[in-house]
Amino acid sequence: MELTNQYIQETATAIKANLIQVLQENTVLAEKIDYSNFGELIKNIYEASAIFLIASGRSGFAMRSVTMRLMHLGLKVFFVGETTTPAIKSGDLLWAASGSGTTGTIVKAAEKAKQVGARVITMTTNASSTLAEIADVHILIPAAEKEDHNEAKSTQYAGSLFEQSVLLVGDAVFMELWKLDGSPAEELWKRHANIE
Ligand SMILES: O=P(O)(O)OC[C@H]1O[C@](O)(CO)[C@@H](O)[C@@H]1O
Repeated sequence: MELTNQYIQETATAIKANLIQVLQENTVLAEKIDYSNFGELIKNIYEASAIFLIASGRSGFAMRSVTMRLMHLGLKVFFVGETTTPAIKSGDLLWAASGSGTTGTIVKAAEKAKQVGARVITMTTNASSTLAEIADVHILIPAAEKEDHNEAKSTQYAGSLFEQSVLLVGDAVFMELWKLDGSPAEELWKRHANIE
């Protein structure tokens, strides 16, 4: 496709419209999420000896961001797959996100966590997926799964809406945990990496 001067001039409007579409899809999704199990998520985070987060691909980038925020709160937290992440054990929590709920590494991680007696909380788009069924607690995020091309759910490519929601839900959970913690932002910031 040739990029005409007219197209270049109209691009700003098009990108703005796309961004508004992305934000609207997230607003619609926010009304549809099953919030009933968030109390359990907070309780399990509070009670866990250590918290392990896992997700793959773009969902993984979002979960890494959530891991950082839990670190800012002073929690003992690890992202699964980093070379320094230790063994999960009884009394720990695995918090897993997978749009499809079938990604092999995440299902295996959840099985391992259950096997050692850790708690498992999952976020998926499908309550009957393998991952949702392994979970002690499942949070349904009814976004489009990456191979679901139903435009009524999302006009964005693949699992983008789910991947965005992982970050947004994670930030919403962090805000609640921070409120409970009560420390000022300056205190949390002292924990932020001073070599980066
Ligand atoms: O969220 P799922 O279904 O576990 O998929 C994991 C990831 O796989 C990808 O399709 C490719 O990395 C990402 O878009 C997605 O976040």
